[in-house]
Amino acid sequence: MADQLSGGMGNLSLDSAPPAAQHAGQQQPRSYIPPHMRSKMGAAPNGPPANAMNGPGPQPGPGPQPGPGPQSGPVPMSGLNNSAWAGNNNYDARAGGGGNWGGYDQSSQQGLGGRQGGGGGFNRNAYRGPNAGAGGGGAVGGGTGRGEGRWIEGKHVIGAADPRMERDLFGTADDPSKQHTGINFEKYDEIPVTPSGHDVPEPVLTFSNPPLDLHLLSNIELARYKIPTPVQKYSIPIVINGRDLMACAQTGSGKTGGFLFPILHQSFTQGPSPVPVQGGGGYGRQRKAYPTALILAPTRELVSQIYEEARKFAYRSWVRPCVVYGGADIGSQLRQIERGCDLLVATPGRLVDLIERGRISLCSIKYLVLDEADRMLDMGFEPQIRRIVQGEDMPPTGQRQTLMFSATFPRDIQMLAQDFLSDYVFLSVGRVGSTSENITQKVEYVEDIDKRSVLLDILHTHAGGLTLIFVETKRMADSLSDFLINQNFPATSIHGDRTQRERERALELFRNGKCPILVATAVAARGLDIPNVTHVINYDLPTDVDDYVHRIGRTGRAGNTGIATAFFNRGNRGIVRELLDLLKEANQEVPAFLETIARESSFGGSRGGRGGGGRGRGGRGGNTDFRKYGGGGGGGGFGGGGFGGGQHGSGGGGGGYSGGGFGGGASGGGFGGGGYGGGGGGGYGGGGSYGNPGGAGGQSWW
Ligand SMILES: Nc1ncnc2c1ncn2[C@@H]1O[C@H](COP(=O)(O)OP(=O)(O)OP(=O)(O)O)[C@@H](O)[C@H]1O
Repeated sequence: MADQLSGGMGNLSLDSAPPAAQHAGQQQPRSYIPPHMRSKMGAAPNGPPANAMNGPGPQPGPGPQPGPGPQSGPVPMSGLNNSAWAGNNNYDARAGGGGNWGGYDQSSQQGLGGRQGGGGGFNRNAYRGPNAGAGGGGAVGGGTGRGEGRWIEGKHVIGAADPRMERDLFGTADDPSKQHTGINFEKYDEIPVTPSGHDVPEPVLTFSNPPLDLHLLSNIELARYKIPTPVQKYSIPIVINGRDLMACAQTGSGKTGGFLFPILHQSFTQGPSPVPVQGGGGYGRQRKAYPTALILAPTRELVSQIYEEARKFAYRSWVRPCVVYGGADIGSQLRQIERGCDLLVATPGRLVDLIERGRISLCSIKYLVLDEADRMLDMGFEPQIRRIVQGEDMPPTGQRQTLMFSATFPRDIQMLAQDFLSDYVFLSVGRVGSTSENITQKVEYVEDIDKRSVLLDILHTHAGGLTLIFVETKRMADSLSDFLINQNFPATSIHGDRTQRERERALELFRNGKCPILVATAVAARGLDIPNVTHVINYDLPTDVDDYVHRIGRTGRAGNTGIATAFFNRGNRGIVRELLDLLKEANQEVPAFLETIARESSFGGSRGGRGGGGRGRGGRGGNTDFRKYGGGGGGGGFGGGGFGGGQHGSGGGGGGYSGGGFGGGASGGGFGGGGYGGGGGGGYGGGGSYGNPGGAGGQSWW
């Protein structure tokens, strides 16, 4: 089965865009190799990495500063010259064929290193299964690439340092391609943390030994992290103590470390899981991989990012991180898996594909992470998640640890999540679904017809940094980026109909500042950690306020500040009440028109859609663990209308969600009578198009 996220790949033919407006990412002077694939694509064993072959060498380049880079001839630059973008000389979105991205310098990208050290190239016999013992080499780093350790006879043998890999992974102290903590980083500590569940372990206050493994601490130090963020302070002891976890913390507040640190700590101290005997023993080439940790996330870009983070913190250890996602060559992913796959980061569709091919077994999984868990359990992904977690050979709850992370956790999803968790701690950092006060939120009243001109005004007065513009549809992403390019703004776009290569290229050009305006659908809404995104514009507001929370969270990360501007008009009144609550909660200015429209809506003007009352799906009920409040009733939301109809196409004739729904008592949860998912036709999901990149064979909307 192809990865769901690859749905629509290639649909964006060049004919569908006006010739003058071909997207930045579509023009590829050189073939782009994602950072994590580069080392594996080295030309020859013992040879230099692929990207060192044509250039001056593998040193990280000058980074994302707009440099003077080669220009490809004069083009009218009115948009640029009249605006604060004028200094961005590297941009030349439309110059003729080949080589247009002159200044683009692959060597400035991250992650050159990979595992090329030592042996280099692909070695069919290199995969040392967890039982391989000392057979492969013995001494530190022996027999493996530098930067890789081993687990030998019950001991963690740390690999030799690899300065080049180290620089690629961790950057230099002032490296602009890496996220640096901002002035408000310490303020995270002021956010109230509410853990619930029995016997919650005390938080750790520092990165120290004990409890953390010394080698992990040395990698954390290389990453220049000084103190744990609140979610990390709690998640570390919770996971180390063997508990399951559902953690809700604001965007950009370090949830990735929140699951990687304790998992890697445990792995470094306990070693790999044993591999079943029929699994091939572990000597020589092993075609089937038995990862110990599985991290699932919704988009290709996000899994790539998590993988890069995992590489940092697993540096020189025995743990081999791996990444698989759709839309990319499966052959190279298979080869990567053969080289070792202890911590697997995956999108669900590609993982299912690899399981079906018999190349991955989940029987050794000790840790299952759902990042962006509410998304992963939303109607689009849920069937695949169920298949992976319950329909294959993964150990059941109680025999594995399950960790769920997100900035938003609607109550219905919390209830659904019960199926995958056992005796878990619920952790809320701030209110569930709240936004960071590091983001200054502005809402402007803009009619649809005026949006383009207001956008141009904003871009003309923009003062540096990267601007991310969200729209609702792929078509709109294309047409708006075409429009901006025609106005000579350095824009590109990312959405589900662009090929993976185009998506990666667009993101890279945005990241390195060569295309500092990115028009995106919701595919870029979650998880992406791009330094220096100073402005997020919701050109089209989403219909779900949780989506708004994730989108604006692309700025104001790691204690940095940012601005989020939303274009609002009466067409958005479906989320007016929730938006209002959100702004007030985050101490933001509330424009008078929003109050007025909210009042109008409460007199029956709402368009229906999701859940009518309450917040999001069934009301989020504040900073809450739903177990405290029981199911049903209470917080408004479920029942009475709920999901039916709505523009996301959920539910069919059967009348949507609710329908007897969640009843369950305070601790039991449970889904009551009819309700959820209801096979035959009613209820939630039912092949509708919401959210699922592909759904049950459908097309994604993002
Ligand atoms: N303890 C720490 N000290 C300094 N920086 C940190 C720390 N933990 C994480 N960061 C940095 O903060 C940034 C945001 O972290 P991360 O991407 O994990 O956020 P998140 O909570 O998962 O966000 P989202 O909800 O958008 O997925 C990253 O650049 C990361 O390197």
